[in-house]
Amino acid sequence: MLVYRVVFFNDQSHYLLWLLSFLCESWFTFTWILIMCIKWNQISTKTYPDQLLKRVNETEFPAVDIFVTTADPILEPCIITMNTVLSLLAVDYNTNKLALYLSDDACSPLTCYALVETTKFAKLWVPFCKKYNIQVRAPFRYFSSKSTLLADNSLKFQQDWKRMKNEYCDLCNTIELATQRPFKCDSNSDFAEFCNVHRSNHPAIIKVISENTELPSVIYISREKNPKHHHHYKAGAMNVLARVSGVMTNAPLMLNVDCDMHVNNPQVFLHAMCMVFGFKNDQDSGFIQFPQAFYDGAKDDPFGNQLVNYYYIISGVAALQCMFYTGSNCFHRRKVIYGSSPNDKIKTEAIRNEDLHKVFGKSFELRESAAHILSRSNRKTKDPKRLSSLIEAAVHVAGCSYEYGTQWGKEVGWLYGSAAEDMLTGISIHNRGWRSVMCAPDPQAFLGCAPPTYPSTLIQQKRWANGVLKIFFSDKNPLRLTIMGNLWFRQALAYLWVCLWGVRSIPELCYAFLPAYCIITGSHFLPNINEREFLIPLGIFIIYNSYVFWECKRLGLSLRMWWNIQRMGRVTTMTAWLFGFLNMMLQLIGLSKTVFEITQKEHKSNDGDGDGDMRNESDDKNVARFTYDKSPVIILGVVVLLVNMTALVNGVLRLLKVEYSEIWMEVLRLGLGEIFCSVYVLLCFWEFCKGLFGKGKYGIPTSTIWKSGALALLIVQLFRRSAHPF
Ligand SMILES: O=c1ccn([C@@H]2O[C@H](COP(=O)(O)OP(=O)(O)O[C@H]3O[C@H](CO)[C@@H](O)[C@H](O)[C@H]3O)[C@@H](O)[C@H]2O)c(=O)[nH]1
Ligand SMILES: [Mn+2]
Repeated sequence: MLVYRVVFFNDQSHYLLWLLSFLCESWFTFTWILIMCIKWNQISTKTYPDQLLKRVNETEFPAVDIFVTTADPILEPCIITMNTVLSLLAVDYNTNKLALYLSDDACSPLTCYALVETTKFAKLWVPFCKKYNIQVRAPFRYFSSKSTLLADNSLKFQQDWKRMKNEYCDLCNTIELATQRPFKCDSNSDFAEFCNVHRSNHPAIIKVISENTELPSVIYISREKNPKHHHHYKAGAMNVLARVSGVMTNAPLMLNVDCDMHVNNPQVFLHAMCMVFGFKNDQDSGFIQFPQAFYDGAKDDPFGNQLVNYYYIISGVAALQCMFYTGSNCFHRRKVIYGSSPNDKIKTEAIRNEDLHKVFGKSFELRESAAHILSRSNRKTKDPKRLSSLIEAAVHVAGCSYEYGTQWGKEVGWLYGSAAEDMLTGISIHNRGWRSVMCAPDPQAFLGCAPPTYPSTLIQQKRWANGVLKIFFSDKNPLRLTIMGNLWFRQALAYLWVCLWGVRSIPELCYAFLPAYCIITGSHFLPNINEREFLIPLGIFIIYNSYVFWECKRLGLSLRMWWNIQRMGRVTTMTAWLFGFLNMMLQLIGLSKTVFEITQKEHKSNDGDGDGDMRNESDDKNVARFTYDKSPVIILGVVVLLVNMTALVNGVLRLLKVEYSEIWMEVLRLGLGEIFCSVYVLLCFWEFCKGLFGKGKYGIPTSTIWKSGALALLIVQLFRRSAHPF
């Protein structure tokens, strides 16, 4: 296609049109090359926990600190977070080696209270799961499928099951009730710390909810917040978790999950250990990432947010040994997060105190524990202290000014500056020479909540496009890192592909306008059907689509899903990614700041009669329907749609004017390729088309329609003018 553009450049009357097509297609080619580089070799690693247990004594397994983050009790319903906590407490692993830290950025007494109640329930739930070897240990998932009761028909099991179910319902009710009541402030209660605090202005609150029991320790953390100090969203929360756990339990491994990502495979820790013990060198498994997968997503992925189609990309990235860190479901080595490099000499002597001071900050306890992690020399650990005696030290490191003059967020911990803190942190780890692995056991290790509505998908995609582009413009630019640092060239290309998501919106947008422009002005940007060159775009279209379809087929996806993924690929790029891109431009000139808008999570309450899997068809349809809010993100999408509609109407009117025998000639004059492209765009944006006429939340808000209409009119006029300038 590019050669065709160059060869026929001189024959064109519309140089600019030709040039624009050429530029767009060059960008698509570039993206395609990047994708090919990623997908060229693919790898999937299989782990065998049984084999591991034969070879390695369980006493050698390292301790793991588990981090769960939550930030908004409304967007992230408490019960979802609590289910995540329960599923984590119940994993198959020595409980003495586990500690669970819940970070609550909303500083909500409700979350803290729910955690206390959940821990009580866990004392029943965890033994139940282990006794009957329950597979899904998040109660809301477990009780929502009917088959579970039949799993074991012994009387004892049936009794236990009923009891457990009742207890769980009680827990749900308790939490639900507490949600409805405003928090009563009582200076004598267990939650006195929460009296009169504001979520963005309060001291650190750290509570040890449970320790030294048959359960893993459970710790609640709400870091100090102060409007004068930037809190760096999730990255900031993760760093506090890293420090507080460093002071308290200091496990060499840490697992981090989002509040909605419950454990779906209770053996996940053992699978992770296969990766820890399966390599001779720690360097090869700097971190261990489990894929992000979702439960209960709408059928056939109508919003294109279930990420199933990234499978081949992920397998390719895994083969490049730089499996991306995707923010959740990841086991990190503490020493890696602490900024070390694989070939740092193992320091036998004590690391110099001043050095640690500059890196990790003032806390004596933290420096001591960090030295322990980084040196691995002083084997003998002091007797573990009671966690509750360490609260003072923990509160110190959870303070909002603690990080000043340290390396936190710069070289140590989760890095600041991008809304995609995961990618940023990941690339810096790879740049230090660590490699990472993907582990995808069957059944899936973790399952989360895909954005349940279209607007929440937009928010998420906008953040991603913006966050990764930020990396491109930072000192962690992949090309820079491959020249100056340790990133391999192909790893850099893989990161480059992600970083440039947002940029793609511009050529895609141009390309979506091109057919409309051509139809309206009677020009052409594609060869006509009676020219031999027509085979080039036709061939590309057919080969590309069949290839993607074949990929989907291999993953067992339906035809419908293939189409949805294709369609939403275009729509997301031209709407959410465009805004991510534009926002980045504003950030570059200093008019906007990095923000992390939280994705909404939905709890489908089906705790009633366990018939959650019996959703009827009309419900399914409504779940898949597009809803709209006033956000301006979709304006340009609507404009693309309207302009192409105008063009098509224009074309049809012209066809109606000519004689029947001349119709084919007229079609050729309009250009079959252009008509086809325009129809294709229309099909991609078909949901928007429905939205124009939809009612209530299913309709695009009138103000958005007006704005888009005006813009579309302007564009059509511009098109006309440019064709007949005088
Ligand atoms: O100020 C904040 C904002 C978010 N979070 C937590 O961060 C997690 C992820 O947020 P979510 O809104 O679910 O974002 P997603 O788009 O679903 O998340 C993906 O993308 C993010 C980067 O953009 C990563 O951080 C996530 O791990 C990854 O799952 C949640 O547990 C939040 O509670 C905080 O703790 N503090
Ligand atoms: Mn999420």
